[in-house]
Amino acid sequence: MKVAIYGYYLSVTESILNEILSFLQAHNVEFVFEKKLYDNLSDGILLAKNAATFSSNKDLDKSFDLLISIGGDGTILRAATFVRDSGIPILGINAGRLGFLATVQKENIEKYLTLVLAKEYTTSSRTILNLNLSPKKPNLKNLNFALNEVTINRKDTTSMISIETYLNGEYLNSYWADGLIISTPTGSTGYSLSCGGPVVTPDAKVLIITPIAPHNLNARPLVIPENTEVRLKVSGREENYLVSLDSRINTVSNDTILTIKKAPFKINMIEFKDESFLKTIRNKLLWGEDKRN
Ligand SMILES: NC(=O)c1ccc[n+]([C@@H]2O[C@H](COP(=O)([O-])OP(=O)(O)OC[C@H]3O[C@@H](n4cnc5c(N)ncnc54)[C@H](O)[C@@H]3O)[C@@H](O)[C@H]2O)c1
Ligand SMILES: Nc1ncnc2c1ncn2[C@@H]1O[C@H](COP(=O)(O)OP(=O)(O)OP(=O)(O)O)[C@@H](O)[C@H]1O
Repeated sequence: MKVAIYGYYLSVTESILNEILSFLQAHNVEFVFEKKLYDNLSDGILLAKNAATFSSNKDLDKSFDLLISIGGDGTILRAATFVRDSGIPILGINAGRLGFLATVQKENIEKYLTLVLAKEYTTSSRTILNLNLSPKKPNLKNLNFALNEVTINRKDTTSMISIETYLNGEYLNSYWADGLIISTPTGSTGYSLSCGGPVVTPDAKVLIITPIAPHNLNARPLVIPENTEVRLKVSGREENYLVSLDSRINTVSNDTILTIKKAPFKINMIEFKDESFLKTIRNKLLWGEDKRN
């Protein structure tokens, strides 16, 4: 078995890295580090010495069985940019706070890595969004996809923006708002949820359009089929606005047309029988905290 290892915040990653590496080495699993992480590791991580490294998605070929992401949800979103359309499943080990997407808690590393070696897991294929800009923006070319959501936000102003929205070419609405979120089912429990969007199970074949603080009082989150093409045109007092893909932000000018569509690939997340999505909602969104349950 061959495993790619990724972490973004060094101290968070190192707090559990020795335990993970000891397990992998004891079971003869080959591990390869993301290069920036590897270069910054402290001397205390002895097992990492002389390990191989990868620098981009191009280095992760079919010989890899999985990528271990060490951190919280933000780290998984970054990990997705290494995996891209390779199909290599991501195992999230939560050394952060909420870790909604990171199924393995740091207290249970050995238990779940044992299940991984025994192949006692399933993969949950997550819908991904693609963003196209017209006119094109060269620095977006390689990272024009999102696992959680594409978000439009006002920039350098307190004024609202107007977001003219078309679904499969048909006019829907012009949202007068701080912004607009086009979310995948995975992203439904992220930013969209905070703006009143519905929670959607990861396997649902839908996208969600959620306005951010709309001043149209009757504008509500809208659930649409996942194969809908969403086209947006933004106007406002400033010449530019922000577009984010998960945690990656870009400045875009008002004359740009944005087209958001389901990507032709999915990202696979490793899941275990006893750490299901429904259990995660109860535990991490605290649905299970109702005293009457
Ligand atoms: N007001 C908000 O709720 C808000 C604002 C901006 C971004 N976000 C979310 O943060 C993500 C970027 O992450 P970051 O680490 O750079 O930002 P961050 O540091 O602000 O953390 C965002 C929080 O959202 C949680 N989160 C992220 N994705 C989630 C998901 N799919 N389900 C449940 N919880 C999730 C994380 O655990 C974290 O606690 C965005 O994709 C967006 O979904 C939320
Ligand atoms: N700038 C930072 N420097 C050092 N550590 C950080 C920084 N930002 C976050 N961390 C730590 O790293 C952990 C994981 O961060 P990450 O971005 O992966 O997750 P997150 O999106 O904050 O979500 P979660 O709520 O799941 O932790 C955080 O919980 C925090 O302890």
